[in-house]
This record gives sequence, C-alpha cells and structure tokens, in this order.
Amino acid sequence: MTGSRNTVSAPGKVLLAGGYLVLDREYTGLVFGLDARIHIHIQSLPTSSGVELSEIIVKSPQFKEAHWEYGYRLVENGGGIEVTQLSTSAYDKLHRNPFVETALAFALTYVSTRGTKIIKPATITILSDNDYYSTPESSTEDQVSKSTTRFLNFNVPLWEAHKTGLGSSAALVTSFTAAVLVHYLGEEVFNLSSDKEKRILHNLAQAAHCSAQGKVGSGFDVASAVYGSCLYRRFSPELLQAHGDPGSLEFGNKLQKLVEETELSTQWDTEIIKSAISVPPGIRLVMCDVDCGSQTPGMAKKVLAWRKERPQVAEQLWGNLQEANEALAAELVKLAKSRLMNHTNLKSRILDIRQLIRQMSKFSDVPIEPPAQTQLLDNLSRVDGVIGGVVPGAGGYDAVTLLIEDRPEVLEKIRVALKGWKPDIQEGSEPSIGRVRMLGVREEMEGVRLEDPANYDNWI
Ligand SMILES: Nc1ncnc2c1ncn2[C@@H]1O[C@H](COP(=O)(O)OP(=O)(O)OP(=O)(O)O)[C@@H](O)[C@H]1O
Ligand SMILES: C[C@@](O)(CCOP(=O)(O)O)CC(=O)O
Repeated sequence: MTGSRNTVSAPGKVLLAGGYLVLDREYTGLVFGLDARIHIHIQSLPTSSGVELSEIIVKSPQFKEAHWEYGYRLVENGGGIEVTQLSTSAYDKLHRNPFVETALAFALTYVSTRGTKIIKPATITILSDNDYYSTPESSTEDQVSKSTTRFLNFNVPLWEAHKTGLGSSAALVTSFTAAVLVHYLGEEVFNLSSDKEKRILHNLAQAAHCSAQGKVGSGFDVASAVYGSCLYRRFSPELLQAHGDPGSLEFGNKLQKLVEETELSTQWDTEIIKSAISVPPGIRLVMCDVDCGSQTPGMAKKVLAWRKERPQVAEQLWGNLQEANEALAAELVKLAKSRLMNHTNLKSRILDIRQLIRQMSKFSDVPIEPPAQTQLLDNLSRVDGVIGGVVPGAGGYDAVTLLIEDRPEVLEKIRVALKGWKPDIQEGSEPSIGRVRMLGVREEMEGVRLEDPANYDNWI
C-alpha cells in the first residue's frame, strides 16, 4: 500500500434520451454526468503493534445509523475475499448496506488477484453532494443557490432519505471501488486517468453494482460515473452470468478474467463515445425534482412486456426514437462546433423525442410522460430562454430535465413559473404531483477522478 489516504469522486447521471431503448444493445442512450458527486475518502487504520486486525470501517456521516464494520478473509479454493458485517454492539440492529458490502468484497477480491498479500485495515468515509437528497430546508427553497454547507447532515437514516434519482448507488459503487483499488494497489499502479485502468474499473463496478441490486440493468449509470457524459451502448448481459458470489469456488479467478477481459468469453462489448455528445456554449442542463404522492413500480417490465407482445409496432417506434435521439445528439454537437446561438432546430429535436415518448406511453399504457408531466414540460418550455425539456430515464412522475440558455434571469423565470404550479388534471385520474423545484445540478463532462484528501478534512 502506498500513501496512507486517498480520495476519489464520481458523478451522478441523467439519461436525457434513450430510456428503455438502452436496455437493448441495438440502441443507444445519451447520458449526462452531473456535477453532484459521491466522494470516498479511505484512510489506513492505525493499529497498535503486535495486534493484527482484519477490519474495515465504513461510515456515511450525513446519515443516522450509517456505520458499518466489516471483517474480511481470503477464502481457500480461489474464492476471493469474503467480507462479513460485524456487530458493533449486542443491542444494535445490523443494518446492511448491500451496495457498500458488495463493492467492498468485489474490489478487495480484485486487489487480492493482483498479488497484494496483505490487506491492511482502513476507515472509509462516504460523502454525497447535497443534491442527491431532498433536504428539509429545500422543501421551501429550491437547491439552485447552492447551500453553504458542502455536505449537509440529512439527519435521517438512509432508508428514510428522499432520493432525487441522480444515481447515488452507481456513483457510490464506482467511487468506492476506485478508492479501494487506488488505496491498496497504489496510485502509480492503478492510474485512474489511464484508459486501461478506467476500463478495469468500469467492468468491476458494473459487476458489483448488478450483483448488489440483484439484476442486470443497462449499466448507463455506472458507465457515466466512470466516463462522464457519453453516448452509451450497453454490454451483453450474459457477461455477468458466470462469475458467482464472493467466497464461491474460483470467484477470484473468474472475476479477474471478467474484469481484465483475458478470454474471448469475457470481452466486454460496451461502447462509450464521448465525442458524440456535447453541451454547446451558452446552454446548460437543469433538473427539476417532482414531489409525487405515488410511484409506478415495474415500469420497465411493463414496457418490455408490451414490446414483446407487439413486436412490429414496437420495432417501428424504437427505430424512430433511436433516430430522434441520434438527431438530438448530432444537433448538440453541431451547435457546440459552430458556436451558433440559434436553437430552433434543437427545440424541434426535443419535441420530436417527446412526441415519440408519448406514443410509447400510450401504446404500452405506462405513464412515461404522463399528462401532468406534459403540462409541466409545456409550461416550462414557454418560459423565455428555456429551449425544451424531457422526462429523463424511465420517466414517470420523478423529475424533468430542461435544456436552457445559461443566464441567471432564465433560472429566475423558471423559479417564478414553478412557484405554486399545479397540473390542471381531474382529481383521481393521476397520482397527485406536489411541489416542483429546481435542483442545483448541471451537466458535467468528466467522470471518476482523484481528489485531494486534504479538502475533506472538515468532514472526516
Ligand atoms: N451516501 C450514501 N451512503 C451510503 N450508502 C449510500 C449512499 N448513497 C446511496 N447509498 C446506497 O445506495 C442505495 C440507493 O440506491 P438506489 O439504486 O435505490 O438509488 P439511486 O441509485 O439513487 O436511484 P436512481 O437510479 O433512481 O437514481 C442506498 O440504499 C444505499 O445502499
Ligand atoms: C428504463 C431504463 O432504460 C432507464 C432508467 O433510468 P432512471 O433510473 O430512471 O434514470 C433502465 C435502464 O437503462 O437500466
């Protein structure tokens, strides 16, 4: 191990276009990294001489009861490193954090396959930028004017925190994995700015994230946490079927082959094209968080079931949407290159996508852009300086994303338009939309990066 402490951060995400399509390798998604990051600080734990501990402490000090202690051991038969959560007191309930636990086991296992014989104890601190969660004070204020406290104390346990949907688990697993690799392998050996190591990190974080969430999604969130904003084509899901769980026979070897792509069957086919998307000068992205009384679980399942049932109609729609999404990406790149400020085509490209998304909603009977969100987007699109907006990702009642002219007066006008806004929808026909407020985030092109540990001293 080189150096006694390291810090890494990774960005949150928004899938501006390509929701549902991106689940299929035939299609792509336009994903933007956001300037809300999750930061991981890892520090060697001092031990008194002669005492050999195998313990890693993880804490997330912005939340109550967010303290986890893990024992770890190298398992025989190539099983990798198994981690076990330790009880801190006989009376404490063992609250598990599957994302932390899995990321730790996968990352330590990979470290052990690189010839590291001794894994020394450490303390790991997780710090989330404030926009990942709605805060009590933000229930009366929007979060655009950034809070003066860099890392707020949310004062609730994690399971009670109100997430804003920026992809906290993907940013966490990515930054956590990267921090463990950098700490135990050394910054020179595991150089986060090299393409080779980024690819290893991407593969390892995708495997850990899918294992922790118990399903293989498209992975656009982990990809943007590693690479930042990009055009994304997913990996073949079969890649993640054979590695098994930490502790199982040959897990370490299988994981190493998968992550380092040493065999034909472990070659990843993910495509990340950073040059295919851009945010032109004078434009920025804005996220509005929608408070909603009810959510619609299983939207992806329902959309995919409809697609299977009506393949012909669905393929036509998927094709049209892919074309519309590519046209949006091309227009953004064109505007960025030409530096022209005419946004007429950009407006039309956004409206094309929305029209097709509404068709998807109607055909599949899934509220992807439900009438209340249509009203919200139409209303906001009329604000001077707003170019247009969409329901990002899976859509629903969660959030909307806008592209706007990057001027303070446009933000002010949006703020005024949102004040007291309510959809004009018949009672009972839709879940009730509560307050809508701007988050303080915008797009960011950069993915995972090393940070200076000294910048976090106030919060460790
Ligand atoms: N600051 C944090 N500290 C510790 N664990 C965290 C933190 N942020 C996220 N997590 C872990 O990630 C889980 C949330 O992941 P989940 O996939 O439900 O949300 P998300 O990634 O924010 O969702 P979305 O994809 O809708 O944006 C938490 O339950 C916890 O296990
Ligand atoms: C529906 C889907 O395509 C996008 C979900 O995006 P989000 O979690 O709503 O940001 C699922 C996926 O890509 O894994």
